[in-house]
Amino acid sequence: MSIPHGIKRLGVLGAGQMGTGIAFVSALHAKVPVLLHDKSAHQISKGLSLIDKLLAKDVSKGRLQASDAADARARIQTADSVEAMRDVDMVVEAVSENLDLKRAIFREFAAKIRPDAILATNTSSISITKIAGAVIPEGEPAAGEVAKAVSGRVVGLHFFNPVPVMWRVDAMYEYQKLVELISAVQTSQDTLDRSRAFAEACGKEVATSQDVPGFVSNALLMPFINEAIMCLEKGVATRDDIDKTFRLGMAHPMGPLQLGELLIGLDTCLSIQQTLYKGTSDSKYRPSVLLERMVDAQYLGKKSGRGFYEYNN
Ligand SMILES: NC(=O)c1ccc[n+]([C@@H]2O[C@H](COP(=O)([O-])OP(=O)(O)OC[C@H]3O[C@@H](n4cnc5c(N)ncnc54)[C@H](O)[C@@H]3O)[C@@H](O)[C@H]2O)c1
Repeated sequence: MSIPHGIKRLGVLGAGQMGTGIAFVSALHAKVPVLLHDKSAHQISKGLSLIDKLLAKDVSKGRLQASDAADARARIQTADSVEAMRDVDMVVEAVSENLDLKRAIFREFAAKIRPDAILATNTSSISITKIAGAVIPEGEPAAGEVAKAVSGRVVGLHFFNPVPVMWRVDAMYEYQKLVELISAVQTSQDTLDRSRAFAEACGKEVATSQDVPGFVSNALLMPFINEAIMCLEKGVATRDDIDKTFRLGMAHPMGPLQLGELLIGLDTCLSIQQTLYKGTSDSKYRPSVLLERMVDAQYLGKKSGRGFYEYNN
């Protein structure tokens, strides 16, 4: 049985695809006031206008009362620094998929956010244990009480994109309703129980994974997308035929190339694949050269307007 999450205020760091979605479901479904921070003012205004659009669409389709939409929107405020989020009960980090960046951010969280707050990361592949190790103050023994208290608050709470959508296509297929819950070696049971309860309050279902590179979801998915890009690179099949094969032959709602660039972003795909490769030292995970070149060119997919496909809007 889940315990109450006890989150009265939430901080979200990163207003990209994921952070915006997490702020949305937290304010709308969990009814929790949210402080959203990003280093880029442009990303914040893009995120807020997406939230406005999604709420207006739900109201126009009759899925949401206008007053509930207005209440949810009023719960989302912006913060101009991590410092401004110091009183939250939980913070969810959703910045770019980079270990050094995440470790630096978690050190800042541990120093600036109230000492009983849960420190969650939305990472797709990076070790939660490595991130938790970063919050231990210098000179403190890792097995000591101070280290145990602070690193016990770190957890992996992996939402899926697009977070606001809870599609039910038919009785068999239910998409995007998942949150993957990952425990670091150091995570406390209380942090895990409250994080699970919070994800459920956001309208999600929880699956747990061990802290392995990519967790269950991306240890399986990302090699598949990477292999699809290798097939394209080698000329085994065209872009359209690769995607068509999985849509029409394997009952996938979209092909692997579409999935990688429409819902994830090729930069994130590359970072995850690199984490699998480095984390296992297994050559079967080497990233496709074409994937690297697409990221070099900043052809990241929908979020940058071009990937293997073009996006006019
Ligand atoms: N895209 C997906 O399908 C998906 C799914 C699950 C998890 N994730 C994970 O979520 C995280 C974010 O992914 P995304 O797709 O939202 O990326 P994104 O590129 O859309 O957004 C990242 C945001 O982080 C901000 N940022 C970077 N450094 C920052 C800093 N120091 N302080 C404040 N803001 C900073 C950027 O300005 C940007 O707005 C990554 O760890 C990713 O692996 C992504």
